[in-house]
Amino acid sequence: MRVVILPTPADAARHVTELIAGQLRENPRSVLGLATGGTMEPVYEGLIARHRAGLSFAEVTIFNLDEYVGLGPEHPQSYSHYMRERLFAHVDIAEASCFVPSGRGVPAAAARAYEAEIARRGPVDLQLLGLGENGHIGFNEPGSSLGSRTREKLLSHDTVEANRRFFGPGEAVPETAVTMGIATICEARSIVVLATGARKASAVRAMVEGPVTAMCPASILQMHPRVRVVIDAEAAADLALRDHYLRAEQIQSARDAKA
Ligand SMILES: N[C@@H]1[C@@H](O)[C@H](O)[C@@H](COP(=O)(O)O)O[C@@H]1O
Repeated sequence: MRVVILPTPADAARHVTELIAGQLRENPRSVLGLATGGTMEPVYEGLIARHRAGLSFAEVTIFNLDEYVGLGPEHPQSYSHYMRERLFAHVDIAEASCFVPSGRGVPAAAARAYEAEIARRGPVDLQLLGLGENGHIGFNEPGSSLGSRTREKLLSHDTVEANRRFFGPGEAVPETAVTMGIATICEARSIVVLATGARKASAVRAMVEGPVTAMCPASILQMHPRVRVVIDAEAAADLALRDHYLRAEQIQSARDAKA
């Protein structure tokens, strides 16, 4: 794992934007895996700005991690809607190359279809991940099988409660989601995790330095050969080896600059 600690959330988001832009410059036909959540919003703003400056998405394929069961793409809280509003509608990507699991219909069928689509067009070159406060990736909540494929998952009580504020009074909050599985995610050639703010500090520590355990699904990333964890100072606060990562990064970025 390469752990990159930057001063502010804006610095961390900019770093991730650059990594994605670099991936697209290197291979304009890249397959990207993308994520939702508040943490990702500045990344997508950055990518739109890069697009306006000439970065093309015309040949890119995108697979998103997850979708709430029961919400169609027109629902303002669906992840399909999120991606359209925050990225797809603002860049030159072909609609037929943007994949988000379907929240409509039979979840098991949606999950199977999604796995088949990834198998057909993948593997994912660069997978972007956020981190849940409980260590989830996608909607693989604690207790998820580390060998799981795309499937319907029950959201944890805390996740459902945290989401309630986004829904109208009396409106049902989704209790399940179709999410890429942990094994599916780990088939990406490279993975970038972005986590910022003090709320994420303990999940960051469990992901980077804790045991590999289903209690912190993100900890499986310790087994992947190409993972970069990009965090701000607050999210890094609980790391035991924080100073070591800072030193390693200084050396590595000096080497990168020379290369
Ligand atoms: N399914 C998504 C995750 O993919 C995301 O990482 C997480 C963190 O969201 P935020 O960035 O808003 O903290 O939110 C949801 O649970």
